Amino acid sequence: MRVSGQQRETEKTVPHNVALEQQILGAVLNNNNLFHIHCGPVRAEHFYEPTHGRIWTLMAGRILKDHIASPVVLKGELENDPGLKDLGGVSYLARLSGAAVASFALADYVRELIETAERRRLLEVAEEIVGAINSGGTSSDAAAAMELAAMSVAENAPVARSMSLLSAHTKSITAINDAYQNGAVGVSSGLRDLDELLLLKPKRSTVLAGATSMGKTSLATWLSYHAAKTGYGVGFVSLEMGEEDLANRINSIDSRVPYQAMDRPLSETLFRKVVEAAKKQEALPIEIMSDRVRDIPAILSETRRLQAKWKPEGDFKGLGMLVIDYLQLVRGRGNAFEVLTQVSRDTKSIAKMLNIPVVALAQVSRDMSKRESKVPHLGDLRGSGDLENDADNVIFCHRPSYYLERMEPPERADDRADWEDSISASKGTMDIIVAKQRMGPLGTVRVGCDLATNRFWDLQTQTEVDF
Ligand SMILES: Nc1ncnc2c1ncn2[C@@H]1O[C@H](COP(=O)(O)OP(=O)(O)OP(=O)(O)O)[C@@H](O)[C@H]1O
Repeated sequence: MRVSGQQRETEKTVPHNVALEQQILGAVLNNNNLFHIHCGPVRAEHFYEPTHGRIWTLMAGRILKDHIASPVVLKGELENDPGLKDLGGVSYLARLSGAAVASFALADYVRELIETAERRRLLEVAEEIVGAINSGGTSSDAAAAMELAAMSVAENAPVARSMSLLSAHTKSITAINDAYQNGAVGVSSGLRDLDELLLLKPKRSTVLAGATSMGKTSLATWLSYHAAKTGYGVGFVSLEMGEEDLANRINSIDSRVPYQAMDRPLSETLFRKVVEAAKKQEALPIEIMSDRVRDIPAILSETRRLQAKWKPEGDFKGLGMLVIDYLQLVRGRGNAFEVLTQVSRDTKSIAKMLNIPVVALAQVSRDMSKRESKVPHLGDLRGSGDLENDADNVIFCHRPSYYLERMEPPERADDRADWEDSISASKGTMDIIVAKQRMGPLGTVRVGCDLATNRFWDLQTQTEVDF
């Protein structure tokens, strides 16, 4: 294969080590146990050669399911891989096996693989920043991009960063003492049962997921409103709706005028209610980020600006939450999967850097609507980057009544009566399913809701929060 001068130049400057990749792949192909012992932090994107990344994904997938991953087994699955054909076809797998590094050296090789990949990524970010600056990007967005890259390099560093047990205890006791002095540390949802299960805590990222029309934006609007009412500033990245639409949604919580009605001419009485609610909400500390804030560096720099602007004072606690509606609409580089992978990691970094909870909305796959049980679970996030792994918490919104109302009414009278009972029992309710919580229990809480006005309440007491 002929390589152009320019290509050779690029190959020289981009950090990579194909031979090292071959040796790692070969070692694991020969002894799958080495995967568990030394390769925990390795991901497909750490490989420079894309075919190596695909081989790794396939191998890791099989080993994690306790299946064998040998050249013979992988042969069938990779037969038609065009990249492998360029490398010489399936016999390349046997060559990898022959190139295996000795097992005692594998840990060092893995460290070098990740280090090289991180250097490559930093270089890409740096090039992007130069490009963005040259095409008129703001200096604060560029600085935010550099900061994010630096943070994620530190986090992914293959060298273990350790802390003595004494320091860890000191940190933890300070946090427990803070919670004792100032009440539970975290933003309340205003829903007692949900608060008992999960509080939105600083440094934690929460993915709020659900199928379309389940009420994700409604719940996020309610959480933002409640946080603002209880003394926290909220940054809201609204990538799906314009500022006015989101303002209408927030307005309807107080005015009780359905936000969808605000698109049409209102009666004088309703108009008055909307104006009164707008006045009442004038001082609510919620900032809706403009539609120029579409990528992670811009989100970080804008959120930083809010944190600097909102100084805690008296009952006001400063910036208390960032909401991103929704993750799949955040821009980034690469294909949709790569963008989401990076965005979910960066979302977690923002929560840690700014010491705030981040609530990020996410759509779950459409395939879910085809299966019989519509109750969402973590598996529904697969294929959405690494959302399931990166997020500290995953919450699903689910409304059984939505599906019951849309199904064919049963023919038998008994079944029909049961169906009608189920609809009336679940009407006006939402199940909030805590499917992952890094530091707490899992469970489902059923709450009352009026999606037309974005209001939520505890079903036990049937009372709405009174501010
Ligand atoms: N006036 C109303 N009466 C009844 N239901 C309403 C009313 N207004 C909105 N809804 C319902 O609220 C749901 C939409 O809520 P929301 O936009 O929060 O959902 P979502 O999960 O964010 O959806 P998407 O993924 O499509 O953005 C829809 O099912 C809609 O039918």
